[in-house]
Amino acid sequence: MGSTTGAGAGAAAAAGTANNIFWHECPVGRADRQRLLKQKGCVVWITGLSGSGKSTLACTLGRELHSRRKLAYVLDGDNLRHGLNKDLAFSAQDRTENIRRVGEVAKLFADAGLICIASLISPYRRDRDSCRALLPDASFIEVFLNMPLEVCESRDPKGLYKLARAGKIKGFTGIDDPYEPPLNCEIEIKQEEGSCPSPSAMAGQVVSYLEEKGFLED
Ligand SMILES: Nc1ncnc2c1ncn2[C@@H]1O[C@H](COP(=O)(O)OS(=O)(=O)O)[C@@H](OP(=O)(O)O)[C@H]1O
Ligand SMILES: Nc1ncnc2c1ncn2[C@@H]1O[C@H](COP(=O)(O)OP(=O)(O)O)[C@@H](O)[C@H]1O
Repeated sequence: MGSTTGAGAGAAAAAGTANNIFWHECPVGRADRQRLLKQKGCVVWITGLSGSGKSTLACTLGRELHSRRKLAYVLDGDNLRHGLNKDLAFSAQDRTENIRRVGEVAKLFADAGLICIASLISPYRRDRDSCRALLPDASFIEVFLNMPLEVCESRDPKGLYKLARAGKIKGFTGIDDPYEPPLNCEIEIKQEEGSCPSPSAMAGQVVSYLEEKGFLED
């Protein structure tokens, strides 16, 4: 069994199958990169049903941070399934592996000093909690886009709910596959008096949190 030290090494040692691997520490660390960027690396993890507005929030937030000269990067579930995760479908096992991989990538981005915005349905609480456990010092910020299924289904921009209702897609989240809402999220975005906040209001809610917690300064 190889010995490991340093950030993230414990998880690799616990989960890995390879022997004789060693953690190599580099002289420039997370704190140095954060000072350079004048921000703190973190993961903003947006979870919610298909059509709840995850990608819209991710992009609006990314643009807002960019306009404030903060370095952010969006990891969108749909997009990653075109590359890194193209071998995965939507079984419970594949979704778990999808979230695990994105959690690991998000952790690297945060370690690089970036504000990493991950937007995935991520329907299982345990998988999201595993990602949270990868990140240090409260730097995993879970954002629950709590839109009712009826709202998401009425939007249906890709026509997927229609196909799911017609039985042409099996195992569609919210229809015949589960979604487990967070119990301990940092931010919840929901309807106020029957209407959804605008994209910029949703992003504003997240920016206020990041400001308040000091992520937008070094
Ligand atoms: N069966 C099933 N269930 C849910 N979603 C489905 C399914 N099949 C395809 N799609 C499309 O895949 C997008 C979700 O990908 P994710 O990687 O975010 O899903 S997951 O986190 O692994 O559950 C999702 O994108 P969003 O609508 O942006 O959420 C859908 O476009
Ligand atoms: N805050 C909002 N108010 C009104 N419509 C929205 C809002 N956010 C997203 N939408 C619309 O809802 C649909 C689904 O949004 P999207 O961001 O693609 O959701 P998801 O990524 O969760 O599937 C899109 O047509 C989008 O324009």
